[in-house]
Amino acid sequence: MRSAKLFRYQLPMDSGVILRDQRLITREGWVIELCQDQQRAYGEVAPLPEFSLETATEAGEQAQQILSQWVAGEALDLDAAFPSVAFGISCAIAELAAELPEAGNYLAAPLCSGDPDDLVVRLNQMPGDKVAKIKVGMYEAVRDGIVANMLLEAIPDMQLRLDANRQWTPLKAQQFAKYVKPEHRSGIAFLEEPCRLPSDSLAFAQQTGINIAWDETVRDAGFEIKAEPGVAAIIIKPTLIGSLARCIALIEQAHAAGLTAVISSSIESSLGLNQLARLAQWQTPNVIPGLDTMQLFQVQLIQSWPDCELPVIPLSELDMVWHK
Ligand SMILES: O=C(O)CCC(=O)C1=CC=C[C@@H](O)[C@@H]1C(=O)O
Ligand SMILES: [Mg+2]
Repeated sequence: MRSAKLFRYQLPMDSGVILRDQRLITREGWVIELCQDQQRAYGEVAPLPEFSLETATEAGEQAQQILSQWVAGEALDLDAAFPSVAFGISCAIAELAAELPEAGNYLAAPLCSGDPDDLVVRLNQMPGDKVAKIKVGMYEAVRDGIVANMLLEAIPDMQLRLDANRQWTPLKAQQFAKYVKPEHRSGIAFLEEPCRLPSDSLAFAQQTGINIAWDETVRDAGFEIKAEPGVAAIIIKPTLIGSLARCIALIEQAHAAGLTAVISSSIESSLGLNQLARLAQWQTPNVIPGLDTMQLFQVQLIQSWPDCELPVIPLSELDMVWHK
């Protein structure tokens, strides 16, 4: 016996969360509940505005169709579904089948988009490998270079991840690199997407010796994973990629090409973020995932994130919009 429910959520965000050109005031999405033989499992469907091609409404409608098929015991074609829907439904199905192991990797690379002094304090308190992530490309490229160089000098055993989100022209990327001393460049684990064009990012990596990672490029039509000089990693944001099976296939291809695969958030609620931490521990066990995004919310959903003090909204407070 199978049944399914769909709940809608709207969560208030911390002030000042900017996605590309838009302020994200509330995070909208869906919680799916699957029930089979007295077992219950959950998944989150949450297209990210400015990143996902589908809207929350479209994702909710498609989720209902696919959940109806699941209840009827029909075969599902998750490869044809919106990525956010495929990811949420495949997670819930994996939960039901106890395929997604419980243990999660909750070690976050602290994310800094403001004061680098804060980051030095957090890193000095961090056990084990010191990994941090800074958003660059928002202010002057020269300032970014000075900050990165300062951090690499202050904490020599640190592995720094940087994310430019394709903000730099090749010239600006060079201005950044100029301020990072050559002897510190290997402390940069990777710089995500320095330039608008992937070919410019690749040339930058090869000219400067600063490794890059693909994030946006992974979602470009025709993208293929291959070993290339200067490319260290690919960033996998499952809500933007698709089903668990599709994410795992990408991770396996990355590993076969000698690349690091980093599971990263698309600003899911604490419910989806916990599943991402478990996927990370399962499929990329020695890599710190990019999941330091709970701080962007004002509340948590259903399940809390370790050490997060924000209030938790229970399932009983959400509106159930559909069931079968
Ligand atoms: O990758 C991480 O460490 C955290 C997630 C993260 O940085 C992002 C998630 C979703 C959208 C973006 O604003 C942003 C990114 O720039 O990659
Ligand atoms: Mg990015």
